[in-house]
Amino acid sequence: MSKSKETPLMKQYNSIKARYPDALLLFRVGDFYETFGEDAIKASKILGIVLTKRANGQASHIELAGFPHHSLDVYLPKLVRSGLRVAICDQLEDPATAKGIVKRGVTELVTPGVTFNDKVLEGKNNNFLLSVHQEKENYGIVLLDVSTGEFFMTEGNSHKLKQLVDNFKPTEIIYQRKKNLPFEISSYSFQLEDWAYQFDYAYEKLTQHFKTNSLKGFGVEDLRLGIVAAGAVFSYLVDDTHHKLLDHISGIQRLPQDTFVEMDQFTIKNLEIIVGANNSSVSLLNILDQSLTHMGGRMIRRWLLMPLKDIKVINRRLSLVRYFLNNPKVTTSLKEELKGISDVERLLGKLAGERISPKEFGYLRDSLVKYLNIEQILLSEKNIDLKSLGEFKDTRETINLLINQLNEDLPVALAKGNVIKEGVSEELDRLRSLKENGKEYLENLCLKESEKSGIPSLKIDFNNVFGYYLEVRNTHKDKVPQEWVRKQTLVNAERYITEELKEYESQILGAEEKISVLESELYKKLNAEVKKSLLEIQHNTRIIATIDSLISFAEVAQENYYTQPHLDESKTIEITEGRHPVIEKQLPLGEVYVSNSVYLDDKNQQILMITGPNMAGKSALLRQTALIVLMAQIGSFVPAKNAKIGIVDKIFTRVGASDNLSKGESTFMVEMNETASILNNISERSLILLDEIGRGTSTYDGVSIAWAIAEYLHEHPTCPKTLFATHYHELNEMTGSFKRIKNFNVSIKELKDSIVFLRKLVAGGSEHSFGIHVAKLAGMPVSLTQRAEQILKTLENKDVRKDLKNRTKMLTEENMQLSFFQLDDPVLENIREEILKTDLNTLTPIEALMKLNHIKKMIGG
Ligand SMILES: Nc1ncnc2c1ncn2[C@@H]1O[C@H](COP(=O)(O)OP(=O)(O)OP(=O)(O)O)[C@@H](O)[C@H]1O
Repeated sequence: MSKSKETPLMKQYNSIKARYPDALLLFRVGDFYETFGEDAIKASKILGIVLTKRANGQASHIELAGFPHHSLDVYLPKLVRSGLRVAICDQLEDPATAKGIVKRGVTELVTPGVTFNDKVLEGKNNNFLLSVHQEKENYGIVLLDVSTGEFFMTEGNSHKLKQLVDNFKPTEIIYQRKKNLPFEISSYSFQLEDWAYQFDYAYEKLTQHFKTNSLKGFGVEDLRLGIVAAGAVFSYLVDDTHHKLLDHISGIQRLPQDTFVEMDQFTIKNLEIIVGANNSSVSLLNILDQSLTHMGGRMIRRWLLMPLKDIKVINRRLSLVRYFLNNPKVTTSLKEELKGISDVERLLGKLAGERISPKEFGYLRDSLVKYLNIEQILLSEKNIDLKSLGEFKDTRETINLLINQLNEDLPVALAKGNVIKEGVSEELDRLRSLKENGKEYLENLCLKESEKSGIPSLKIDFNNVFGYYLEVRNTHKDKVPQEWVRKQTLVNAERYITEELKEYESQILGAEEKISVLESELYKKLNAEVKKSLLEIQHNTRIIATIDSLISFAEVAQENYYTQPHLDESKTIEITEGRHPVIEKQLPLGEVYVSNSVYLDDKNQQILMITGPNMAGKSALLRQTALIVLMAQIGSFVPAKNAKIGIVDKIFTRVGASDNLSKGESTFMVEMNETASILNNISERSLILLDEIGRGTSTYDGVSIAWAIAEYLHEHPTCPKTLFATHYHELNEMTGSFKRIKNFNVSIKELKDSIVFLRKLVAGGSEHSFGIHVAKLAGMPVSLTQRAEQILKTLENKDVRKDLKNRTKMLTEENMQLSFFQLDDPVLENIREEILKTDLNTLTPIEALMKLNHIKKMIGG
């Protein structure tokens, strides 16, 4: 298609689209946003809107799909959520006055990581954009939530980068073109040109933005790579996505390498901190978050991902939780206020970008009034603990401005009018009264004309075509005075205008237009005024979010009988009667969670070797220990009678490969890889949970590896505290030679034909696994479990390790003698083959059960 055949509109479209090849372009035409070509095909699929074709010049056609401009809020989130960048191209001049084709340009580029849209954002979750800058093995990393203005910077190796990506789950990652990330990511990503990654450029961009001479005040001056990554973010926001008004990004917080407890993705998943098993919502976050504001919700989530190591800071939080628990009256009145607070952080983002709607401005005003009330409540309490919250900054002037200038009830759109209060501007008041009185005048004029002309049913009305008019029903047509000008004839009536009518009309309409112009000017001015207090409001908002989070902890503690943990610098963890905070809430009615005590230190009891039958509660015990430590280190009370926690700096958990098989991700290799990464990173304050490590391979391999790992941890100079759950009773032998390994088991009571789970952790090893018993519970056929018992007896008969060959031989002979099978010859032959080809040296108990099940199927069972 030659360019000359393009219509002028399509020519304009193509030139704009050429600048945004990676984005879906929403092209404003009149009252519609249109998409063309490939974009239209995509949009129609995602949005379920009709795809049509329109002429594109003389010879060709192009696909077209569009929606009314006022539905942008409905459709935009759907496009962004489906992982698209969306460029919004608006009309930059009034079509009514434009000469030739209307000027158009992209006013905003919305991407998964750069959006202010409430429908794309999740209230209690940050929406992070992550920017990376790599030099050799080092990475500068920044995380920015552009909707709230939170901005974090750090540096580290690829391990650190992976950890941040895993923990904060950014919705978008940006990095330099021609470079690769060191691992696969599932987030949306975008690559920027090389020039955006220069230190001097970045430094200047940042100091310009923060209006400072240096970055020293933020404590990030030495993070050269981090600064480059941050510069790239600003370049992306300002130049690529057209977000120039970013005053709400008011500072950078350094994410120090070693301030927070290190937890990898597997640990966060395995401990079900944010998301429950099988993606259910019952997670630790779910239990702990009873916050009343979105800011509080986001804070608790962040705290959970970044537990503290500084006892002073933890104790400050704990004292406040205790205060809120002990002062229910104060807490109740604070909660009353918190309930009415909107998402101020995000409202400030909109205020900075001058995109806050009148209704939202009203929410900001009402929230700030609540801030004042909260400040008053706290001031009237002379408690020393409350001091640690910090002092509120004075924003009274701004609040008064909002109260005095904005009407009580506010519309969603400024164009609807009635936003600015009476008394703010004399001119506005004058125009409003003209508009109101003018209307009254017209009503009177209608009455006067009716009397004068003797037309009783004379009506005055308005339409967009010819403005105000008088309407006369046909029966009175003959009474119409000569000077009236007829404008329209309807079936039953005629419409007229008069000179006087037109004169007042122009005054009224003029007033309306002037009102709207003046009101937007005043609104803009108000926006600019309030923006001056942005930093103060942000400061106060952090206090509010902290109060909300800690009250939430107090409420949860009260509801679930949690106690205040004691933290110290020792290397001992002593939990008395601890419980699992999530499982205890999910037990069937009538069942009570059995509490357990755990003691670990680096001198005498470093590794607990925990055995016990399947389903006894080993995993629950391991996880509850880590969760109690984690809760304590975020400043929450804990589900235990008493907890003394020597600060932990890393929590590692690994679960034997077969536990993950259903997710299709786990091989023995993965299990070993992950365990290796633990062993290479341990510290003297690490807490390690190993749940059936080694079971992804044959019994002998498994026992040997598990044994070697336990031995390695025991001999390691850091003596990391470890809970080791295993089915291999052989490991109970270790305690003889390794003095800091202690045997425990989760007890059961054996009845004649069954067992009862007591769920109590007791000292000593356990005898056997009861796997067959669990198979019975699971409803395996009786003949199968009977046979499994027989096999087990044979295998256990003597020391298997010494003459295994004989045992298996015995087993196969035994099997062939089974008279009760009464098989046809070919079936018998197949079974014989099946058994003979089985290598019992590598068969795990579960595989043995599966094999039996298979054999049972062969005989039609
Ligand atoms: N202390 C407890 N009090 C009450 N119920 C418990 C307790 N511990 C565990 N349970 C219940 O028992 C179930 C099984 O526990 P868990 O998964 O910890 O067993 P396990 O010993 O690790 O089993 P397996 O070896 O098969 O993985 C849990 O889902 C929970 O419902």
